[in-house]
Amino acid sequence: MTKVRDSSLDFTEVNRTSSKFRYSIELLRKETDLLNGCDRNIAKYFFINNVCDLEDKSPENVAGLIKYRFFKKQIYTWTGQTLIAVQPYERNVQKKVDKDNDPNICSVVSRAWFNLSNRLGKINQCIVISGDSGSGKTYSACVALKYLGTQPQICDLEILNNVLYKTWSSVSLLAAFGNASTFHNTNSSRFGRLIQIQCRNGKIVGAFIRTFLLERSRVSGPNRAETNFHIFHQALCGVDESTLENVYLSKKTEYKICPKIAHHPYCSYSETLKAMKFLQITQIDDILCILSLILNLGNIDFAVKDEKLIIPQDCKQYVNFCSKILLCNTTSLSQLLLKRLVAPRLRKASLCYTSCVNVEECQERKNSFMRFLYDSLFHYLVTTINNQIFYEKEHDCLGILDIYGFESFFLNTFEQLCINYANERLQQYYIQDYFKKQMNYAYEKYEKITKFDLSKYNERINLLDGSLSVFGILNEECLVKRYNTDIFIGSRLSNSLSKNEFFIARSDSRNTKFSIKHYAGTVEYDCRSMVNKNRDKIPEEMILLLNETKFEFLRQVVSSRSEDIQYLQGKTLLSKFKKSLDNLMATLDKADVHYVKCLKPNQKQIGNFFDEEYFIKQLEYNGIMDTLKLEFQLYSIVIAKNEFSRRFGDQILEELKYLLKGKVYVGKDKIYFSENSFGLILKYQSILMLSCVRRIQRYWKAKYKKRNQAATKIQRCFRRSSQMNRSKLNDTLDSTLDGITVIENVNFKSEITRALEDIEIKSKVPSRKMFKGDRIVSRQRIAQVPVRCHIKKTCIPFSYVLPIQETPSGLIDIF
Ligand SMILES: Nc1ncnc2c1ncn2[C@@H]1O[C@H](COP(=O)(O)OP(=O)(O)OP(=O)(O)O)[C@@H](O)[C@H]1O
Repeated sequence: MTKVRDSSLDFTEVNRTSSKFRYSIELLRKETDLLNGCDRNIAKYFFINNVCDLEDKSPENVAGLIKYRFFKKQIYTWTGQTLIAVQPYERNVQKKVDKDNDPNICSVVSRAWFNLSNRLGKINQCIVISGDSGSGKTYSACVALKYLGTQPQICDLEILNNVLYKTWSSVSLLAAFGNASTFHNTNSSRFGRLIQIQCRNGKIVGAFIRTFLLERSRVSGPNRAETNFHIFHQALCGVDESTLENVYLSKKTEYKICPKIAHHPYCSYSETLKAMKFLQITQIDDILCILSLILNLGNIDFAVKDEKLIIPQDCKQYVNFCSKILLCNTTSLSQLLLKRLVAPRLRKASLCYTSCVNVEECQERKNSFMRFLYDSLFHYLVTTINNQIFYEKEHDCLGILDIYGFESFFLNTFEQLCINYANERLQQYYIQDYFKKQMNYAYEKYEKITKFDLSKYNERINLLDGSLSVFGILNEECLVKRYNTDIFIGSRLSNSLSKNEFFIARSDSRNTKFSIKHYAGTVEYDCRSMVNKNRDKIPEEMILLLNETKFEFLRQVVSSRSEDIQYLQGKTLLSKFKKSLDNLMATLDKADVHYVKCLKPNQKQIGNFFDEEYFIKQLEYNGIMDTLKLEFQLYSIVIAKNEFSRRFGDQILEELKYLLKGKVYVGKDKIYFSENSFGLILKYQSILMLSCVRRIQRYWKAKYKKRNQAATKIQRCFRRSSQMNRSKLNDTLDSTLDGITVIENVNFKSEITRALEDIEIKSKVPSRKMFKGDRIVSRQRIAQVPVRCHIKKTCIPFSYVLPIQETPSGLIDIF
């Protein structure tokens, strides 16, 4: 045992934990120096990069290992096959990957790609990146994408230029249009995204981006201390004044939906412009016009004068700007904002308008118009990107899912309800996935089973989207079209759901707030405007205006969504959102899922600080402690038995019995492998195949060589035959045919001797044409002389066999 003087480390622990302890003393000292301020009893964490290798798997010890690695600037750690990524709050941390199986995003991508190209497991593979807002999900997704581009064996230059570079550019373009600054993250994604990389024969052929529910309510004004989508700030800061003037904007004007902030960290308009140009989006001025339309609409207010709803004088200029952009007259735009269409489904000739009820209704109509415009623009951009990177046909896919993280703010409204619901569904999927694996193991009689509870996850989802649920009540209030106040909604929710253990009702009956105990903590929601936001209805007269506008690009943008509009009108936002998440879950069901859990080291968002208590809370609510019980028992590769014997044969497991001992589990229908053991099988198979190929090649080469040699020698003999006497020829034959006498059961020497006898006889009969060039092309049967052989440059198969039938005139060959 190694003894180290002057060290406070407990080396007995080191030796017990890891038998591989071969670290030099100097290196050990260096390691300990790195751990300033850490627990000194960390020796047990040396060499460990997988939580499952810890003897003590208590939350404290798991957090201890991750903390140890965090201070060593190793932000990634395995938990079985799940990767934990800790947000470093620093730049340039752990870029290098040392070994293949080092915990890293790249290892997860490699594993997924390996399964995809070797057709292991399900048809598709998906990397699900989850975690709280600001924990580094989008960053990890970008690392995964970039890694794919650095692998020349799966991505050639053309694909790199036409697909992957464009997909990367799309990330920064969509970040400009879909990200905003929030309390938790200055670059928070306000939409969910699934990037599907299409694969054929182990190579990338295309990609497709699916987006989920953009938080479009942000367009009509962000919450306090937050910003609107980056693109508004970028346009107002980055575009020059004269271009802005052309689209009716000005840097000096205060835009209500986009309050000025001293320093915006994501204000690089030039980056967005570059991405647009690369993605061949050339209508930059038109896009600016739509942004201007939204910004100017945001500045229009409403008031009541002489019991009539009006647009105040100081807002008239914004109406003017908007009508110029829409290429319609000011009066019809004002009418559109102040009056609503009655019986909209009737023909245009009988359109009848009535004044809105109050200022709030006008505001709501205007907001829904702005949201619709922005949402359409966002989807237009996504469609344009997809048109460029999509490979037409159906293909196996590697998906990378980056969805907005769990959020809890001071004021949480409809959007946070949707975002947290999406995270709740993903968390449920994660646990359910493990549950399914466990059930599968139980069926396969895999004995080391640990039970964990799934019911609480299902109950929470039921509270949100079940038959009697928050979504159910909010949807009902949209559909019954009765007058409802926020207080009424609040009390309805409280009365109906207070018995649910995950719902906390407010005792005050005039309160609009309620709380839900989510998997990641309790969040208090305010039901203000929830019904209106859920209704998500764009007035039909507004769609009419947009469909008929002379602003062609806008018409194009809106028409690209016309199918969606027809399908979605009348459906509430929550039901649409639920549907899109159901579709996402169905997509995940078709794939083998690889999980990356992004966690934060502290809530203060500062580097070099690890709050253990907060971290343990995250480990628990993310389900990592629950699934850890099963993770260390899991085999990463599962193949059906018949598929395995089809691909590898039945003997391979027997042949590698000693090498695979304890690393493979053969169940009833399936065989379970660890990554290493499967690698061993692949290696063995390729060596086996190579040796078989060599043997076959060797056999054929030898066979052809002998045939060629024989044929050449026979011909040589024949050419000389006319000049040689018989005895000399026999000697030559003896020497030349030595060693190649038997090929395909033909005794060449005797055959040739017989043939020569024939020729000798033949030479005595009147001569016939026997040779053409260097070969015998034909011969005619001579009476009583049996045909013994036909000889060409190469041996004629079965030429030594006599014909079964003989015609009276003998056999005639072609001359
Ligand atoms: N490993 C890392 N190294 C360096 N910077 C990182 C790393 N992970 C995250 N960051 C930075 O942290 C910030 C937040 O990360 P990111 O936007 O990826 O979080 P997110 O989980 O996607 O948040 P949201 O759910 O709000 O969209 C970004 O500025 C990102 O550059």
